[in-house]
Amino acid sequence: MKKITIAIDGFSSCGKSTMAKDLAREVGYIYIDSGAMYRAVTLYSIENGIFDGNDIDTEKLRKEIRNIRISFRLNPATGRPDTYLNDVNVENRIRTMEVSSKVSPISALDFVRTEMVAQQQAMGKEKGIVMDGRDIGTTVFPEAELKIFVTATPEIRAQRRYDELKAKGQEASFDEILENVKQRDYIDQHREVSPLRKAEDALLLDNTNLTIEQQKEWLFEQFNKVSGIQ
Ligand SMILES: Nc1ncnc2c1ncn2[C@@H]1O[C@H](COP(=O)(O)OP(=O)(O)OP(=O)(O)O)[C@@H](O)[C@H]1O
Ligand SMILES: Nc1ccn([C@@H]2O[C@H](COP(=O)(O)O)[C@@H](O)[C@H]2O)c(=O)n1
Repeated sequence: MKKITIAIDGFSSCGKSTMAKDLAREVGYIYIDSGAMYRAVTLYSIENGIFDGNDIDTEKLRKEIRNIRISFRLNPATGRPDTYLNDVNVENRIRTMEVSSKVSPISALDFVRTEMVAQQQAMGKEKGIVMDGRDIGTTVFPEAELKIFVTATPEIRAQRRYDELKAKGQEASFDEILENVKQRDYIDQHREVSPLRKAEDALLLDNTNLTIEQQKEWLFEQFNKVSGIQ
């Protein structure tokens, strides 16, 4: 069967990567978490004195962006890809609240997006890829055969993230997570370059009242419909 490109976009913490990873694994496609790439650039900016939370040294970041190499390597223990920044595994460090609270201003910079989009398009040039993010169906792969836009209420998304952090034994505040989710959604939707929005030809999935299993089943149905006619 001919391989296709699958774009899964939507709001923060709504389950995009959970769905995307499951589908990619079962159909033997590459999975790319594009948010991890923006998180890695943010971590680099924090650790290299480019972003202190208030001001971004855009000139320094502009000079260094071409030297920020992001890659993914399968972690045999989890069966999932880990994120590498200049060959160092940063998977855990990019998931902290510090990075979550600083990532949206970094990802709003036009030259950061130009570089990330170029890297993402190179990763998907052979098709057979599931990529999740905010602008995959609108900017990265506007020709994707299957586009999904996922949403859920901010409260349920914050609750899911809170439960996840608690299960990992990490300190978490529901209110802080809810605030972060809302703030990121706002910045992501209102930035000038590639704002978060549903592509006209994307299918809308509100998973507020769906279980992980139910949303997985729904996504598989959509995949089977589209890949069957390619
Ligand atoms: N339908 C669901 N019901 C309950 N929990 C869910 C559901 N879908 C995903 N989750 C859980 O919600 C949390 C967030 O999911 P996930 O990381 O897939 O979201 P995301 O949209 O990729 O987030 P981000 O925007 O931060 O990358 C995870 O703990 C995941 O297991
Ligand atoms: N295609 C994308 C993906 C992500 N972003 C920005 O990165 C942040 C973190 O993404 P997560 O998927 O890990 O939540 C997100 O809030 C966006 O600011 C993006 O701009 N484009």
